[in-house]
Amino acid sequence: MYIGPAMTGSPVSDTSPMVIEAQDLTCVFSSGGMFSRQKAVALNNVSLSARKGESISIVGESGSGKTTLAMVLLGLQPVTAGSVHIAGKALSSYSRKELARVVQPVFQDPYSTLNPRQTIRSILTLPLIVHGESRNNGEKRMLQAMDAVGMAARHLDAFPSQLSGGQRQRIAIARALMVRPEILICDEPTSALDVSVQAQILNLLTDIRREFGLTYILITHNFSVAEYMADRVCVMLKGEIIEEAAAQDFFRSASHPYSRSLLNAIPTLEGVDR
Ligand SMILES: Nc1ncnc2c1ncn2[C@@H]1O[C@H](COP(=O)(O)OP(=O)(O)OP(=O)(O)O)[C@@H](O)[C@H]1O
Repeated sequence: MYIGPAMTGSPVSDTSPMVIEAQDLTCVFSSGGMFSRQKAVALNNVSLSARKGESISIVGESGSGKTTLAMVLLGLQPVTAGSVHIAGKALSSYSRKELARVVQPVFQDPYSTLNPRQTIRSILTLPLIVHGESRNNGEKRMLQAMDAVGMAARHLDAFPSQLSGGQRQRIAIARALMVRPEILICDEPTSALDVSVQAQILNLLTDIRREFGLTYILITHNFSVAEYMADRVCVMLKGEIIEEAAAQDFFRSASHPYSRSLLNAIPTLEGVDR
C-alpha cells in the first residue's frame, strides 16, 4: 500500500529562521596500521540547512553516510572539514550540555538507550537534573512530556522492560522533549517497531512537531516514512547528497536516476492516519 504524504501541511515558511546550517562537511575515518592505512570517506562536501519547524528526511542505502551526518549534527562526531551552525551559533562554540538543550536524538532501538535499571520517572528527570532545573519544574515537565507522547502517569514507576516497544519509543521521545529542544535528530525511529506501532509513532512525531515547533532531521531507509514525514528529502550516496528536493516534487518526479531506482521499490506501511 502506498500511503502518501501526511495531510496536515507543513508549519514552516520561507521566513522561518534557519536553525541548522551545515556547510561543506567532510568526514574521513582512518583505520588499519602504519602500512595498511585505510580511509572511509563517510561525508564528502555535504551541505544541509533547515528552517525552524522544517522536517527533512535523509534517505539512502546502508553506508551512504546518514548516521555520520546525524552524529555530526549531535556534536558526537568531529568533522575533517566544514562548518555547522545550530540556532545561529557555531557548533564548536557549544558545550556538550548547551547543545543537548537545543538538539536531541531519537534512536532506532529505545531499549538500548533507556537504562533498564531506572524507572521511567528517573529516566525522564535525569536530563533536567543535569541541566540544573528545580524539582518542581522537573515534575511539571515530566507530566507534560508524558501527556504529549500519550503515556499515562501510572507508567512513571515502571521499568523499561515492563513496557512494549512502542511505549519505550514514546518514553525515548518524552525524554528528548524534557529539555525543550528545538531540533530532533531521529535515526530510523520506527524501524525496530511492529508495522502498526510504526504508524502510531510517526503520527506522534507529526503531532509534537506542531505542538512544540520542532525541526526534524529524520534518517530512514524507508521512502514511505520519508514521504509521510518530510517537507524536504535529501538522498545520500557514498557520502554525498546527490539529490535534494521538496518532498512533493521528489515523490512526483525525482530527477536523479539513483533516486528513481530507489523509489521503484517503496515498501508498504499500514495504518497511518491520512
Ligand atoms: N567509526 C567508524 N570508523 C570507520 N568507518 C566508519 C565509522 N563510522 C562509519 N564509517 C564508514 O563511513 C561510511 C558511512 O557510514 P554511516 O554509518 O554513516 O552510513 P549509514 O548510511 O548511516 O549506514 P546505515 O544505514 O547502515 O546505518 C561507511 O562506509 C562506514 O563503514
